[in-house]
Amino acid sequence: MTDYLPGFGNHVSTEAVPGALPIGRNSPQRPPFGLYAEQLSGTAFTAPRHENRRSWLYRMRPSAEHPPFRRYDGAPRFAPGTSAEPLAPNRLRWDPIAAPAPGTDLIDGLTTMLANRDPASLEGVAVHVYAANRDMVDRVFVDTDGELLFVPQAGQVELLTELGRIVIAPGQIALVPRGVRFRALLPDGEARGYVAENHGSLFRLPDLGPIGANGLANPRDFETPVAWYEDVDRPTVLIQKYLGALWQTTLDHSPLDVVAWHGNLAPWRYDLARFNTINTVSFDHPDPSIFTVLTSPSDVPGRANADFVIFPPRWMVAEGTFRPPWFHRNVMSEAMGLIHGAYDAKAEGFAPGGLSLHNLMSGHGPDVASWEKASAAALTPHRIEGTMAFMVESCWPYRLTAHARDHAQPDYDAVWNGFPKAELPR
Ligand SMILES: O=C(O)Cc1cc(O)ccc1O
Ligand SMILES: [Fe+2]
Repeated sequence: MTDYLPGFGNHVSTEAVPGALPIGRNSPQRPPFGLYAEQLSGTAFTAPRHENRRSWLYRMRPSAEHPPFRRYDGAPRFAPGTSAEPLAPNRLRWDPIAAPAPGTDLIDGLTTMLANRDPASLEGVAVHVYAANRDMVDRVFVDTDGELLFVPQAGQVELLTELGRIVIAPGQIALVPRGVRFRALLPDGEARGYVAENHGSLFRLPDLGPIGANGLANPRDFETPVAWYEDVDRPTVLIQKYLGALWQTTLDHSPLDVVAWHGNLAPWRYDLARFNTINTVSFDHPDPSIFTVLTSPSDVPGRANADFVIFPPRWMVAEGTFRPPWFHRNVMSEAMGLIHGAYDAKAEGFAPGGLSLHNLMSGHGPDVASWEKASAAALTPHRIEGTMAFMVESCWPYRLTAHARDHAQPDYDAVWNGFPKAELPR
């Protein structure tokens, strides 16, 4: 059983052992039970109060106590860096990755597909996919390059984190903040999905503007786990992603030993079915920003370092309108995944677990089959059912890893072949 506290970015106080959480100060001379107080900062100390995120952890041993790190050479397709070759301005799409070898845990089962910026610049986002079939046992992972947004596509994932336990199934998402250590269990024996790794400013809920005080992802639907710890004195391998490379060290204990914590930097989960989808009730197809679940702003107002956007089940009622996504060229770069069902702009070839990339200014939109169908459709109210696609849209053009470069579908461009030419009056 796991317990959760509702709300996004709330100041939480939680203890797994009564009396473990100091009252009235963060760093008492001697914390209860000989616990060690540690501050985990997600923003600069001096960030404005409304953006400031940090938590105080009360743990059985200080994180500072660890042997030196050396390179980790497992996870062959995780964080290999992107190809230095010039990137052709092609639209790209990928099928789901192949089944993992037996004994592959979630970390070794990660394949980095797309990334932009250098994590050391504290900007950009990477898109990974995973396919795994083994629990992490005596192995713990920490990403110091960014927060991790998990988007399961098949199979549940249980994240045992320093700040509590989270279980997610396809249709739910979870976030693990930068620097929070965790191990992943696979309650169904195997799992597949996506991970967006955000190197930039922390994901937050978007401003709602004229929508008002409610709508889209509502804060109370985010769930933060209560404190939980494991008291394990066995060698535990700690794998760390740091400045784009993987490192490892071996501790003589599990670092998931935080008995109590308080603060507003914490993991959470969210059920995408709770998303309050807003769209036109008159005409035209609104920009997909109307579907933003989370945004990581860049330094330029309105231009996201990364937006996490979903395409959920919804009613389509627009009158006199071509209802699917329009043809467009975008200064933002669009990476898309599919959790289940079919996406309304692509008749075939975009499979659940697959990925597509429509980078900076590349012309895209409905494929010929989707365009033909939607151009002829009766415009009665129609419900798009049984589907959940998502987009990680970034102002920084994505670059490909060697794996992504070598495994793209061979002829994606052909989905836009054969549009009839417009006939002008003579
Ligand atoms: O390209 C895509 O499929 C994503 C997308 C969806 C939409 O409804 C409008 C614009 C857009 O980029
Ligand atoms: Fe698009």
